[in-house]
Amino acid sequence: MVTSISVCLSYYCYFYKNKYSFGQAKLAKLRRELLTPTTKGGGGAGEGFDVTKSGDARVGLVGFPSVGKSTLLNKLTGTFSEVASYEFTTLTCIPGVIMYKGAKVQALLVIQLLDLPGIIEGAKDGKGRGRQLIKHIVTGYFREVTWIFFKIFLEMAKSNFICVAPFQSHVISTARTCNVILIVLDAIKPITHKRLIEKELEGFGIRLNKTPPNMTFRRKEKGGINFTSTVANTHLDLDTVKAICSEYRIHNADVSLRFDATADDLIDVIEGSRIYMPCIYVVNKIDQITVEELDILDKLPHYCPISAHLEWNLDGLLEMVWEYLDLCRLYTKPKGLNPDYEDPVILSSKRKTVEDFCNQIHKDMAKQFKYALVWGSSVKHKPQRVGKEHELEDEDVVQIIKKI
Ligand SMILES: Nc1nc2c(ncn2[C@@H]2O[C@H](COP(=O)(O)OP(=O)(O)OP(=O)(O)O)[C@@H](O)[C@H]2O)c(=O)[nH]1
Ligand SMILES: [K+]
Ligand SMILES: [Mg+2]
Repeated sequence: MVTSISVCLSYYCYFYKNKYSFGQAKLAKLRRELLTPTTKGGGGAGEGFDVTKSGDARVGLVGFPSVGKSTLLNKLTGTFSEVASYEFTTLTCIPGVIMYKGAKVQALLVIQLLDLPGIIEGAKDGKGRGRQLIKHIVTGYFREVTWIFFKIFLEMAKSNFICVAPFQSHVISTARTCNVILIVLDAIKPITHKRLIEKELEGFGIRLNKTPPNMTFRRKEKGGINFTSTVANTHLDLDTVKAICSEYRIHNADVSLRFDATADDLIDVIEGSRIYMPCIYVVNKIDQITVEELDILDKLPHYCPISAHLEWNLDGLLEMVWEYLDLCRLYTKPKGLNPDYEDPVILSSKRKTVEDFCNQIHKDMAKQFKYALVWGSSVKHKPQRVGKEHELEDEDVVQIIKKI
């Protein structure tokens, strides 16, 4: 009791001492603990949230109930996920496969966000799937229940009652395995939904359409906190940096910035395990809005207006997904034969070297590697002899010459 009061007091004092949001740092910490898988784990594969990763890349659909996620998934992949006008039709993670330009892209309905007051309201009146959903949350809840969950629940309750179904770490783990996130929005619903979803994903360490902060953070044995910057800083000064570090019990470190970083950027770097993910805002049901409204949407960066039901602009969406996935198709060419254009080797990593190509084909390929011959945009000559470090480009043709 006494300890809890003193903890409260010290937090209280802390809140007043520091410029950056206390709640944010605390929530970040709690959520990091949530991301660390528990040994027991909740819900087996039977529940439909642990979907095995397959194909060359993974796209995750995220959105509020009834924005048309299942309709979109069905149209893009030809799978069947029930579509209905009531909210929370889909309660599990449904996978499908998009075949596009020779690549197999797994599309997943990963997260559905819950608007708790809405559900409770609905359940009370026996509407939609409110009752089942609450049962779903409650069973999941007791399976993995720890103090952390309670604390997160309370933090979330304060922030608009938005949380992720069904409150389990593997749902978020799944979201973190995606190569691209599609945030599905309803054109006639408030734009605040977009911000709520972004906040939710950000809270779980997922950074959308961002590059990792250009700064270095190095812990050391002694010497205190050393803060340097190559640019003018409007957000951070030595005192703020020290305060944030002490929150993580770090008293000796070199922090050097190469851009105007915020407190959040520093927290991201200290915490690590952030995932930087491309994201497309898919605005569905554009059949319900005016041409003028559509014109505005069309100009916003990372937006893709569609009508899943009427199949409007699904090609445009696929093209955009392809671009954001940034995949590389490489055609193998066996000696003396034509390149195999039917079945490309697909690389999805940031770096796409000849070595990555070898590893993708066979685990021992890199060991037997002597040199490679490459035709395509990454080289000047046709073919050009290259080593393992050579960076390949989309649609290159590669022939591996092995050591004898
Ligand atoms: N007008 C219009 N309605 C659509 C469109 N796409 C989907 N809908 C309708 O929106 C409702 C919800 O669609 P679902 O695909 O079930 O939505 P969901 O996001 O999967 O919903 P939950 O699984 O309940 O979270 C259904 O009645 C669909 O027919 C569209 O492009 N235009
Ligand atoms: K629905
Ligand atoms: Mg659905």
